[in-house]
Amino acid sequence: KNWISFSHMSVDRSIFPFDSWLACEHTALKRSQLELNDDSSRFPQGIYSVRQTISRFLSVTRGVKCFPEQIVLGGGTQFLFYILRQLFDESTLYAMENPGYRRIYELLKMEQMRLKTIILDHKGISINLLRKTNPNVVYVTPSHQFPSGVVMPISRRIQLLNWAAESENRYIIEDDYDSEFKYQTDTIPSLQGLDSCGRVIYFGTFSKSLLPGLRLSYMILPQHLLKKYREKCSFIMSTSNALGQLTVQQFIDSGAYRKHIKHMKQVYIERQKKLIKHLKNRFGSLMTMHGANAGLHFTAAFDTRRTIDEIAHRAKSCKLELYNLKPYCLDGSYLYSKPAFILGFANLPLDKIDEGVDRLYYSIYQ
Ligand SMILES: Cc1ncc(COP(=O)(O)O)c(/C=N/[C@@H](CCC(=O)O)COc2ccccc2)c1O
Repeated sequence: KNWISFSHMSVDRSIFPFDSWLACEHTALKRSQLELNDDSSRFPQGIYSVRQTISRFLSVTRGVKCFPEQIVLGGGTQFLFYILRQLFDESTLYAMENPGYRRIYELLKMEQMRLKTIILDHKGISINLLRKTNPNVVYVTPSHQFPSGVVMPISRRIQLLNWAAESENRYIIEDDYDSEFKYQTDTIPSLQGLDSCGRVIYFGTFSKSLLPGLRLSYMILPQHLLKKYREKCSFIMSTSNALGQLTVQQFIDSGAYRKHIKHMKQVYIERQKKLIKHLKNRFGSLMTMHGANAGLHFTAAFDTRRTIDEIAHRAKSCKLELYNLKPYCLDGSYLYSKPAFILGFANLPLDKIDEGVDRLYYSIYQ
């Protein structure tokens, strides 16, 4: 039998519009000889017209307010974060959500940066613990907290912005990952759009909405950090290739991007609904779910005497690709009272949901 995947780390390529992507790439190749013939040394932040398109679409979709000059394109969130880190001195204290995005945590640890983690409450990062920790830079994922799935309500966003505005050397990194897919709730405006003191550094990526292999991400610097970036880092050449940038620009400007997101939302909402229905039928009160209001995954904890490792082993033996929350508990201590898993449905076709839930039941209870 074939593998069935609950992975949160993939999109369903079968619904990616390769034909219109190819047409956009063809147009980009034909139209942009100049940019393609340059090693990007003249535009380390990425091609200007591409940044214009991105700043326009972010203002419509996320209420982000920025000039193209403030955008830096790069080959992945981690790389952009690495550049940003150069703008702060060694004494900077960083704080991250726990559970949280391990790839940024590891980057800060590797560079021996001062780093604290802060646990969540039902509205996202805990404001009380944030005040106690008193960091200079706090990294948050408000749209759909990674990996717990909590959607940060407007009230907590305002509290966060007020905290940042209270003192000079405080910044919020808003990683707006997974912001394209909202279900029950309406789109909540970005922290960046609500920020009036230039304290929010906005991160975004095309990994989820287009293709992870594209490696095209962006960060938006407040004016004074842009100035520092230009003094210190603009010798570093762009790590995102011109053809990828120009194709994305064409894909957005032609309207294909908006159409694709709409189509993905329809497909994913239908899958999520069917998956949740089958899970509830099968597991009932043995299962507690969180974070299903948005994104391409949610989490589920199960009442069972089996350990996470036993469940992981059994899942593998019945060819079920299943990730648990242990690797995202950043300080090593498991934060949950029961075995908890990430249930992604981006790569889970409707006709595999039934069998997928059966294999999950086998892994945990049979
Ligand atoms: C919080 C957060 N922020 C940003 C990113 C994206 O980084 P970028 O691709 O470098 O721009 C991820 C990717 N998270 C990774 C999963 C988490 C993990 O690493 O274990 C990859 O996630 C997906 C990629 C494509 C399709 C669906 C999911 C992030 O989890």
